[in-house]
Amino acid sequence: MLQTQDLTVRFGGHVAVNAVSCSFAPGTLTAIVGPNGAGKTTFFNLVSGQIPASSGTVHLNGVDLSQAPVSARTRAGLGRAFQLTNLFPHLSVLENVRLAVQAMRSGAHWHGLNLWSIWSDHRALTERALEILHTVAMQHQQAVQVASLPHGDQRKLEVALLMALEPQVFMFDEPTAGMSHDEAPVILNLIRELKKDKRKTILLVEHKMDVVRELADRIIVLHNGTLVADGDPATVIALPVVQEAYLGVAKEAA
Ligand SMILES: Nc1ncnc2c1ncn2[C@@H]1O[C@H](COP(=O)(O)OP(=O)(O)OP(=O)(O)O)[C@@H](O)[C@H]1O
Repeated sequence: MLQTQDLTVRFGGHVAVNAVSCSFAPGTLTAIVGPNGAGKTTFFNLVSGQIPASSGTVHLNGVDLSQAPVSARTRAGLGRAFQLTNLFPHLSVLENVRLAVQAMRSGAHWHGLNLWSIWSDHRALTERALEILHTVAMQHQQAVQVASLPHGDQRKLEVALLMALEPQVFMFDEPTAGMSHDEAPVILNLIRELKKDKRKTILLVEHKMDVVRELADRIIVLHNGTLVADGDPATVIALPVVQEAYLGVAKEAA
């Protein structure tokens, strides 16, 4: 269970996230919605540790991560997909995923100079990386240099890297932003697949209400940094604050 308690951040005099207390249970996909500037990305930044909170706490499974750096939060099980910033463009697709698998497993054991172990570890890393590439249907692109992949495939690879970290909590911030009409469904399918694993908690910041409606088990609404609504999708979407913020999108999606 991921829990935030009175999570707050101020930038100068501006309170971007204001005392947000919320719990996110495994087996649930929660969409975080709200108008531009509502504090959605900042809330993600506070949970993942990208920026320090002014006050409030973040706990995962009862462990206080409030003061922990990003790396410790990632190891604890908080996984955030970044828009392309985590990719090594000059390495191949397989090398990128293998590095993520290796990062996840590093520190787990130490073999000294046992060359057999190093070799068999390398093989195990490659096998795991290929397994993940298979899940995202990119195994045929394993040798391709990341820089030459189409944008949609780079975004898919981002999800693959996140999967390699085997997080308990998956955080997606507008995962289909900038994607073409053909590319977006691929990412949404991956999220649909992840949802089937009831041990996972998924947080999704998404502007497209048709996507939210389809994927979310629960919606929370941020407005001026404050949590103003929390509930099942049908109830929350019907609220005036959501209708106002998304009227255009909602009409389009209807
Ligand atoms: N590092 C920062 N320094 C100062 N102000 C910031 C910083 N990061 C965010 N803000 C401000 O905090 C508020 C919340 O921004 P945030 O990006 O979290 O909103 P959002 O809901 O994700 O918006 P969008 O839907 O447009 O992505 C905005 O007013 C923004 O200008």
